[in-house]
Amino acid sequence: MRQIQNFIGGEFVAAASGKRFDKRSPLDNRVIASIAEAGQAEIDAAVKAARSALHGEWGGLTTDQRVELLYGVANEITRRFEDFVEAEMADTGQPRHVMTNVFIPRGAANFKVFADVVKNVPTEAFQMATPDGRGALNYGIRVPKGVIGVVCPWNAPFLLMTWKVGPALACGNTVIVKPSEEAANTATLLGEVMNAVGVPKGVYNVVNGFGPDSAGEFLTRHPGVDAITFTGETRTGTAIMKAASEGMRDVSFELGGKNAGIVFADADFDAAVEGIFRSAFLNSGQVCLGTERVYVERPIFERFVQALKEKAEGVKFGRPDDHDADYGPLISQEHRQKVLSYYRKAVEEGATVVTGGGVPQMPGALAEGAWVEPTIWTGLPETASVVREEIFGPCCHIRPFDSENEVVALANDTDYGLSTTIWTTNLARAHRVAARVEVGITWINSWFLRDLRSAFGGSKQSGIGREGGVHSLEFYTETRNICVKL
Ligand SMILES: NC(=O)c1ccc[n+]([C@@H]2O[C@H](COP(=O)([O-])OP(=O)(O)OC[C@H]3O[C@@H](n4cnc5c(N)ncnc54)[C@H](O)[C@@H]3O)[C@@H](O)[C@H]2O)c1
Ligand SMILES: O=C/C=C/C=C(\O)C(=O)O
Repeated sequence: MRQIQNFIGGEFVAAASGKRFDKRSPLDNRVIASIAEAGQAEIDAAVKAARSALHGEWGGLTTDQRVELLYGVANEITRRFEDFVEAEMADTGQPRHVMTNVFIPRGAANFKVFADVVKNVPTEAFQMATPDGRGALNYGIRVPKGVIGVVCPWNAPFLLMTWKVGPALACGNTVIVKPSEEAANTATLLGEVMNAVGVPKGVYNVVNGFGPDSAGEFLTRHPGVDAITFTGETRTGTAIMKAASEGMRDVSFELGGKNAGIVFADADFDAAVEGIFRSAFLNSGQVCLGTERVYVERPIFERFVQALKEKAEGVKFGRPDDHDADYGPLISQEHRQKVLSYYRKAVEEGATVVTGGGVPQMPGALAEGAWVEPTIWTGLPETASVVREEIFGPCCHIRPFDSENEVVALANDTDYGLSTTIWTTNLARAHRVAARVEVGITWINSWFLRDLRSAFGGSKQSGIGREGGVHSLEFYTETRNICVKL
């Protein structure tokens, strides 16, 4: 069984308290790792190591030297690609192709894109007139914000953690990462990579544990943490924002969603079915950008529901390495209970269950895993729980619409505002509708295509701030203005 430690000041360490907790496999609920639970003492040590690195070798590096190290990290991740794939599959139970094609390649990319940004982004300068006619020059310099607390979720652990660590380090900060209690593997591996590449000790730290009254809360409440970046549920964001307010720390939040998929009758039908299928069921529906509400223009509604049903019923459940498996379990028994509670609630509220709604029969030890069927509902009002609340599982509700204005109103009728996917061959209408849907990111005739230079983040209850390309600089640096009298 894997023993996972904390990573502080370049060393793998247990918790002074001796506390540890188990990680169970999503596939069969077996205990697969024992993880050291960081306490206040470990958080204090991590903050001390991170602060020391800021004022030590790391803080003295030039941008070019930092960039070179980050490219080294990206190259070492690529060299150890299989190790990261295996580690993430162990934590999540997701098929190998999801890891190799979607999630793990983003690890190296998330370091490279921000190394390039900080190497090339200019800062501002203004020439101003003065009464004596000699003028003055104002110029800005960017400085790192300091020690950044990074709190991560379990659904795309490595992608989402490096999406924060990449820009944080590129901007000269140091980080203390608190991975999800369900997915500590790849954050630990990254510690090995940091040491192998020669990133100074204390730049990258990992403290494992839970949220309330554990490492997550100790980290976000620590006065030595200068800013907090978090990805997770909206209600957790509320708790972290309260913690951050003590000491007035800045926050960057990527939160929950209840995303709409919109399919017009003139869409490329097969492409729309494939796109909505991927957006609803990839990673067993555990993708924040995924679709849980589908709106289909009435002329193709019945045909679309039938086509999506057939694809959902065609998935092959299995272990990550089963060659014909393309579909994994949910992350844990606890999360499975949450998703199954919504499956029950949908029926109680009068849904038509087009397909799924239960638990697949799995052979042998897999019968103990966190498996649920991909599920499609129709016939519910917009007030139904499964239409309003984030489920974060392989399920979606489909309803017909009759006009552009109606579907825009339906898509916007939610407290969330993360993403939307729109399918139509009328591109004037696509751009018109995309501009009206109140979300941070909209895909047209596509889904989950990511240009890492673009602004990424949620509106309303889906987040605070934007990350990606130069947008990340606003959170991970502070700009100082210097005025020179000429
Ligand atoms: N917007 C995005 O880009 C994005 C991306 C991925 C996931 N998500 C969201 O994340 C959620 C699923 O992930 P999850 O279940 O791990 O989320 P979660 O909020 O339950 O946990 C996320 C992290 O926060 C920690 N945590 C929990 N309570 C805390 C507290 N009081 N103080 C400090 N830390 C605390 C957890 O230990 C974990 O590491 C979904 O809502 C999904 O929509 C959003
Ligand atoms: O489950 C959510 C996935 C989020 C993806 C990103 O944050 C990204 O692509 O940068």
